Amino acid sequence: MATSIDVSDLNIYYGDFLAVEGVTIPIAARSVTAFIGPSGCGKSTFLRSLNRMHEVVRGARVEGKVLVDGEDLYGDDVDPVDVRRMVGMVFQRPNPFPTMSIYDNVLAGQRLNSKRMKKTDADDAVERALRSAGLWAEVKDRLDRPGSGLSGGQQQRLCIARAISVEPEVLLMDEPCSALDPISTIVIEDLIHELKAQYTIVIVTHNMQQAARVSDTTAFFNLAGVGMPGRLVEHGATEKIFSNPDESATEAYIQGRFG
Ligand SMILES: Nc1ncnc2c1ncn2[C@@H]1O[C@H](COP(=O)(O)OP(=O)(O)OP(=O)(O)O)[C@@H](O)[C@H]1O
Repeated sequence: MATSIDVSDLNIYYGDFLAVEGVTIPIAARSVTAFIGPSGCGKSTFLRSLNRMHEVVRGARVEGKVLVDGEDLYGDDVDPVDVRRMVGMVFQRPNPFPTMSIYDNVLAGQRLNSKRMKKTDADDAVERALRSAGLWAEVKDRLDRPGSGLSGGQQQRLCIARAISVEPEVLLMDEPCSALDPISTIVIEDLIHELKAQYTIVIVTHNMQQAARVSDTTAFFNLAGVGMPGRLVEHGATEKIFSNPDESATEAYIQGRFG
């Protein structure tokens, strides 16, 4: 099933501090949406609110709605653990469990969800996730070796395999290539392109070329001033945002005039 996200009037607070204000945005199923904008404008905070990950910060809260296929992620009876299974996340620095084997890393999410599996099912799940993450051929002969023995780019693909092994519907990626070399970056970008056939993907990136290369839709966030909350300035088809944005601030940012 294709999963779309509808955010309306979202405010995100850290304690009393309003970090992100009034975001309304639809995120289309099976597409890649890029969040761009200067440092501190709330891209990561907003991304994390899409799977309630920001709640790990004490005092963090939201007002407004995040509907995933029509269901409010912040509804009273919604368990954040279920949300994070459905909406997976990949972080800036590859973070496989270092002493855990490649095999066990892929299954870590399933085990957290306390899902018991037969060995053959587990083997299949590991192979499927590693194939989807474009890593199978490189690691199939060393599945019992620690995840930390892989290159940075391979570790990031291992983290993608771990995220997709629980069969989420949405994948959030917070600057997934910023710690990688250019070749590994291209590999991950190609992978994002393939994964969007199956997943709804949202990526935060500081790299304008990357946003232009990988995304269908781009959302530009900005701060009205120091100490002010971040806001969504505009969003639309990536081609339009990069060639003919409606707002002058978007154009100035894309042309590298600030941020
Ligand atoms: N854990 C936190 N506690 C309090 N304030 C926070 C926390 N994390 C972020 N903030 C604040 O929220 C605002 C938005 O930060 P956020 O990291 O989401 O921005 P960003 O656009 O992702 O920045 P960058 O591009 O530098 O990663 C900033 O003012 C930041 O200082």
